[in-house]
Amino acid sequence: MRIRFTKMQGAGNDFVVLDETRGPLGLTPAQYRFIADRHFGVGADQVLSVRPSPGAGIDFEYVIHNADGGEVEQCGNGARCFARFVRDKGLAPGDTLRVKTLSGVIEPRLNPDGRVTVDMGAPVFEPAQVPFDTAGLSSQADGSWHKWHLALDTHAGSAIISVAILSMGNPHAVQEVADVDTAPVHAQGPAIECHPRFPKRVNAGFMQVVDRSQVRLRVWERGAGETLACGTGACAAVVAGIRLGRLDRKVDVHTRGGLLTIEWDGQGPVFMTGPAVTVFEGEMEVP
Ligand SMILES: N[C@@H](CCC[C@H](N)C(=O)O)C(=O)O
Repeated sequence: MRIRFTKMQGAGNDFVVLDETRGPLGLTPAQYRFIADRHFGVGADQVLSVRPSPGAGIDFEYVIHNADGGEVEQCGNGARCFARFVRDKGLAPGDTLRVKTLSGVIEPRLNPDGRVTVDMGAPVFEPAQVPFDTAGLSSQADGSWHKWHLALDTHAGSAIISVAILSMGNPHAVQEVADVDTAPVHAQGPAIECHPRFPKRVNAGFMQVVDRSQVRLRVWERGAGETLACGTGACAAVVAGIRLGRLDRKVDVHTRGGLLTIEWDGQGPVFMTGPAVTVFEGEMEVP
């Protein structure tokens, strides 16, 4: 099958975007994996599909596949690229959108400076909804919240880590580290991602608090490995930092691929602002 695609990136988290507004391409998980492959395909952390409105009051449906071919609920950096894509292709008339994802409706808005702000919805803390199995697990109170103690077996040995667990539509485990440059992202990331306490696996964040309005962040993403930035990971880290009493309500998140600004008032939706850039367009043969 021959398909047209657009390559995009948001803070270095990169995407292949497919226009399926005139009909589904009907790709299989193996074909998503092929497209995302950096040697045989185009290369991407996620493949994003733009589908027509599924109902009244919704502009589009946004479907997300990780590089491993699995469909997932949410992708923050992708949401900004999605908004830029539908605007640049003339598919959307205005600057604000309502977009259906697997985990609910999000609302991206194009700003005059070219960045995109997304209302990502409210975080979810109920462990069963993350989903996260807490049976018999110990936790430690911290700020107005608590962290869970997780036992990990990694190729570098075993460890007990303390993590804040929440969902931004997709599951996140966030731990605080002294220095993201030396954090054990590749040693612990795969073990956290596939920890048996997370039946749908999890995204693993490593956050260094610089001060009350700035953090540095690396994320080992479920189904993609370490990416240069993770939008939902940035939202999850800031929400965790606010609930643990370390951060103010507006925080600059410095990732390896760029800057994301996250705002949360402590109870409502989380707002994420950052870049969304088209890199190139092309056509490829997908076996
Ligand atoms: N890069 C994304 C998150 C993509 C999905 C994630 N890997 C998952 O499996 O939940 C972002 O910017 O949020």
